[in-house]
Amino acid sequence: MSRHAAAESTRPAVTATAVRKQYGDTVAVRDVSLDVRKGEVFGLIGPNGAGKSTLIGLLTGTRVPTEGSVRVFGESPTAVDRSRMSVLPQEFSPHRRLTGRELVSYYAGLYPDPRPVDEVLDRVGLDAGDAATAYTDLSGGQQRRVCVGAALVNDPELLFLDEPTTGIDPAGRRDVWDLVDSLADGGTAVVLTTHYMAEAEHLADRVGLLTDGELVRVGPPRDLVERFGGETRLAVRTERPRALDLDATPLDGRRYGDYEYRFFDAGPDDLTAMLDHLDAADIAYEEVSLVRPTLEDVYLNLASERGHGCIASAGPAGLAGNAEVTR
Ligand SMILES: Nc1ncnc2c1ncn2[C@@H]1O[C@H](COP(=O)(O)OP(=O)(O)OP(=O)(O)O)[C@@H](O)[C@H]1O
Repeated sequence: MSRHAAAESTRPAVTATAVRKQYGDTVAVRDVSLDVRKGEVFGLIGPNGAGKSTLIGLLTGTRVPTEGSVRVFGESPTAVDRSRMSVLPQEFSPHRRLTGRELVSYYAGLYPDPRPVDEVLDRVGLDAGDAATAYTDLSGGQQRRVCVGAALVNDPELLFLDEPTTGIDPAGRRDVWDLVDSLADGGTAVVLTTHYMAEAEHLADRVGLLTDGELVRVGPPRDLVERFGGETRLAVRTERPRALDLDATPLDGRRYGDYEYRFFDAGPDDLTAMLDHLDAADIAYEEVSLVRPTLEDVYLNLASERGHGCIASAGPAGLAGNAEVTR
């Protein structure tokens, strides 16, 4: 059975029903309902201040909902056996003079039947040297790996990771992805927050987009991209500034900066037509590519709809895409 099928066939590890959290006049989470099943990775994404950490707090029992209810394995989150659940908070600052190994051992000592410390260190990619180094002398990425290790040591059935890969280099991030994948394959339910859309797209079986405390989109990343990502675009980067006359191109488009142009709702025929046009007009280009929408487009479209202008105006993503032609 696939991981997704397994996730669908079991009862939820965590359920939120119409949960609301208010701090004074600020509504941080409004009427959120969701469930996450065994073996499922649920990715929470949204702008800063959208309410992701507050929602994690509500799901784990460190915050009390103003309205609504949360159940973890059918119980109140505070009543659940702590061996079954683990949380890596966004701000987690363990004792800085202890080594990675000592810290993971310390957390192992809190549980009756922890994972072997060496196995945990190995799984988070800390070698013997790193494990013997004081936490304060590790790099930010290595520190985060120690923290992920501490969160895994009780072999939880339900794992919350609040921005697990922030500060980790791209190779280290891949290691954490592999780890999360293997945990979910083994049946762990994982809820994670991230600002990396590629991370959500890679890891999550379902993604929830939170904005202004509201869960406005939920679904498998591919479905969300198909429904809300917009059209495939043709992207052109010219060698010289403002080299394209948009009135003369075979498609309607826009210029971004001096070198980049985007043409919307484009297909392979348009790519050919554009290449012909560039050659006929003798316009030198660095790149012409068809760019399929990604989860980032879903996010940016939503942010722009909701008036989070600073995010939406971050400009076009890079030209990397499919059907790329470079010269
Ligand atoms: N303890 C608190 N008291 C008052 N307001 C709070 C408290 N915690 C969070 N808030 C407010 O609730 C809203 C949601 O904050 P939250 O930290 O949950 O967002 P987030 O999506 O996790 O943000 P980020 O991506 O920046 O971590 C924000 O407006 C924040 O200022």
